[in-house]
Amino acid sequence: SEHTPGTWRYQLPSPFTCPAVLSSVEKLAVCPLASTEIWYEGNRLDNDGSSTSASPSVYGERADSSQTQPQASGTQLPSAPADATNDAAETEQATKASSSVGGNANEVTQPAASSPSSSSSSPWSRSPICRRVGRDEFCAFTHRGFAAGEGIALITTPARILVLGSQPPLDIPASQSDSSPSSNTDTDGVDYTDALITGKGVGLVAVRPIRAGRRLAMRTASTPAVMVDDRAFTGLRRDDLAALLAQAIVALPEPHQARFLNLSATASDGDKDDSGLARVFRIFATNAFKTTVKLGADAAVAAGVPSGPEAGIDFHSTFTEVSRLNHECSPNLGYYFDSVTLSHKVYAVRDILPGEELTISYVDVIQPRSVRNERLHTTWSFTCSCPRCTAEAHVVAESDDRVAHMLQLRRELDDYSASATPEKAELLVTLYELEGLEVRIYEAYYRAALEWNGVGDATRAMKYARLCLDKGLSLRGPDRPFIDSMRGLISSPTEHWSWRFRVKK
Ligand SMILES: C[S@@+](CC[C@H](N)C(=O)[O-])C[C@H]1O[C@@H](n2cnc3c(N)ncnc32)[C@H](O)[C@@H]1O
Repeated sequence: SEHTPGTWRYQLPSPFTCPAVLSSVEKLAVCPLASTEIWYEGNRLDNDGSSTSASPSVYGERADSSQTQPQASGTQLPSAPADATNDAAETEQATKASSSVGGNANEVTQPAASSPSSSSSSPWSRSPICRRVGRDEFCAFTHRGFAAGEGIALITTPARILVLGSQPPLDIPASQSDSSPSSNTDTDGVDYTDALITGKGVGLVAVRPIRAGRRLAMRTASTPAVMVDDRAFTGLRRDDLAALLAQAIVALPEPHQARFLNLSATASDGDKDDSGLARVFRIFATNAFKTTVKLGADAAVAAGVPSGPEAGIDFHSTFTEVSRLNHECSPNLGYYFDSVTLSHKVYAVRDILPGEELTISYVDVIQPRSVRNERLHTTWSFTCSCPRCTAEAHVVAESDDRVAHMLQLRRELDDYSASATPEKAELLVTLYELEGLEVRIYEAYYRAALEWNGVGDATRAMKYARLCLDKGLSLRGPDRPFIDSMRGLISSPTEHWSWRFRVKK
C-alpha cells in the first residue's frame, strides 16, 4: 500500500479533513484519518537552523536566464551588463504541467529517519508518504499558520525545506503564527468581484475605477496554496505528483483548501481520467505559475543550487486568488512574484473602468497570433477571443506584422556592435503602444534610454530611464539588474556603461 502508517512523533493538526473531491479509495491513500480512523503522526521539522548551514535572511539576486542580456548577433560590448528586460519564456504566466510531467516509476518512501530532527516548536508538518526520484526524496511540507492562517504547502526535499524554513518569510515559528484558518470575507476595499464570463468560466471584474500603475487591492494574502519544486515537477510521474499534491492540499487550513479545490481544472485533449487525484493534479496544472525563491550564498549551497547572484529554487506555484484572472493578449494587469513575501503583486497597466474584466497574459504576447493561440490551446485548451485575436483578418495581419517588426527592432537594438539608432528605439516604443502592450512597455523604454545615452543625449536618456523605472518596478519588481542599471543611468548618465557607446566606434 502506498500509505504506510508512520512512526512519527507529532500528530498532524486537528481537525484534519479530507476533500470531498477525492474518491474513497484515494482517501485511503492520502487521508488515512478521515477514512480509516487510523491516526498517523506527521513528522515535523526543526527550523532553529542548528542542523543546517542555511543563511537566515540574506537574499541574492536571481536573474533567471530570461533576464540576461539578449543574444547579440555580433560581439557585445564587454561592459554591457546582463540586464535586458524581456524574454518570452519569463512572461509565460503559467507552468505547463499537464503534459510535461513524466519520468520513470517513482519509489514510495516513508520519510527517512535521518530526516530533519523534530521540534515541538516547528510550524511544519510532513506528509506520511514521500516519493523518491534518484537520490531526491520529495515530500509535502505544510505550514498551517503561514500568512495569518492561510497556510502554505511545499513539495520539495527535506534538505530544501530546512533551508527555506530558516529564512523569511517561511521562518515564522509556530508560536508566532496564527494557525486559525483565516476567514476574510470582508470585501470592502477589494478592487474586484468574481463573475461568470461567457466562454471563460469565472473571472475577476473591476468594481471601481483602477488607475494605471495602482496595485490591485486583493481579497486574500496572494500567497500560494502549494509550491512544487521544479525538480519534483520534472522528475515525478504524474500520478505520484498528484498523490503528493493531494497530501499537500488536505493538510492546508480548510478555507485555503476549499478555495484550491474550487479552482478550475482544464483537461487536456484525450485526458479521460476523472478521478479525484487527477482533478487535484489538473487544478494545479491549470493554475500554476513559475516562481523562483531567491537564496543567499550559504542557503544556495545547502539547497544544492549554484550560488551566485542568480541563486534560487524554481517552483511551480498555485495561488487561489490570482488564478481567477483570465487571459488576454493585451492585458490590463501586470504582475510579478515577490520572493521576499512569497506573494503575487498585481498592478493595473492602464486605467480600468468598473465592470471591465481584469486580465493578465498567460503567454508571451509578442508573438504572432497563431503562435499565441497554439500555446494557449495546447496548455489551457482554449482559443483566445480577445480583440488582438478575433479582429478582422486584415487587422490581425497588421498586428502580426507589427509583432514581426518589434522582434526585428529588438534584435537590432540588442546588438551592441551594430549601428542601431535612438529612432529605432522610439519606433519600438510606438509599436508597443499600438499593440496595447503596456504590460511590456518598460522593455522599449529601456532600449530607448540606452540608445539615447549611446549617442550622448543624457536628457532624453534620463527621460526614458525614468519611464522604464516607473513601469519596470511594478511589472518586474525592484530586484532586477535592469532596474539597477536604469537607476545608475539616471544618477549619472556619463558614468553609465552605455554613455556614447554607439558613437565611440
Ligand atoms: C487560470 S484559470 C482562469 C480562471 C478560470 N476561468 C476559472 O473559472 O477559474 C485558466 C482557465 O480559464 C479559462 N480561460 C482563461 N482565459 C480564457 C480566455 N481568454 N478565453 C477562454 N477561456 C479562458 C480556460 O479554461 C483556462 O484553462
